Amino acid sequence: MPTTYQLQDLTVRHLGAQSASALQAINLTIKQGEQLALIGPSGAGKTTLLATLSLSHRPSAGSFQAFGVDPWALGEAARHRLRAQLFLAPQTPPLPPRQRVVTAVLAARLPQWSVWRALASLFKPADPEAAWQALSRFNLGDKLYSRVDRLSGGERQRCGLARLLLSPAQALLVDEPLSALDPALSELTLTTLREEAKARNATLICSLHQVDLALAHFPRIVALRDGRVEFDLPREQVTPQMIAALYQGEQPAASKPLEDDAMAVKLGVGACL
Ligand SMILES: Nc1ncnc2c1ncn2[C@@H]1O[C@H](COP(=O)(O)OP(=O)(O)OP(=O)(O)O)[C@@H](O)[C@H]1O
Repeated sequence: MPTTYQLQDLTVRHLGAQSASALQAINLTIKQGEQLALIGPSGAGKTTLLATLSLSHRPSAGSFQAFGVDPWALGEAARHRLRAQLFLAPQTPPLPPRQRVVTAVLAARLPQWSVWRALASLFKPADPEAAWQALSRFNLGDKLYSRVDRLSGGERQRCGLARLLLSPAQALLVDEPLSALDPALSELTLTTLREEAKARNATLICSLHQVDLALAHFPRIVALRDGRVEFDLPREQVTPQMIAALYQGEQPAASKPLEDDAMAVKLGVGACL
């Protein structure tokens, strides 16, 4: 199976950051078609890792390959072409406020279109049926012609994910897609993302704060803490103790550490850590 990402001793610093590196000595090999969840407490480095994988951040040290090449050794034009293979869905999608949903979703196809087709689509959407189908998979088909700035937070999030469905990317990078969604929509969203990745044999990497959903949906769990990989395991090998240690010190002061049984129940019934 070809490799989508190969990271060796990867270190990433944010420009101007006073504190330690956001990611330190990360080693990861991710094969094409793999589906994995990134978990870890706030500030662990999940967003930084996804941004690095989408070529938005340049690593400070270590080795980084995407689809078998070092993107940062390529020229600007070649790196731009490589970016078309990657799609990062940020937690808050940057959608132009006055745009219609249909136009915002179809923008995912811009890299494939000529300048003239792209301009024409601003005035008359080129393929509204495709946009509607993508939105419908996230229960949002009725918002096709709504203005983006009239959407709720959760609707905006799903609009950003509908964009992902229309992009031709082979690596789908999704940052906390459930932060504004209710439990039923969270299930639908993860199921849709996984089905889409499977159908096109794309690699799916999704950061999640909902540990129970991460374990229920993803076969591989990569846990980050303080910018380092705490563990990288098949979900069957992730224990309640590992989860408790990962989030130790992150829970409200009043809550006591969970006993094993209580943690197992908590993970089983769908609560969030
Ligand atoms: N633009 C930035 N400039 C400087 N430091 C940053 C920047 N963005 C993030 N950081 C720092 O990098 C570290 C990792 O942040 P990151 O956003 O990747 O964590 P995260 O795991 O995604 O957190 P969360 O779950 O809260 O979204 C944190 O210490 C954070 O303060």
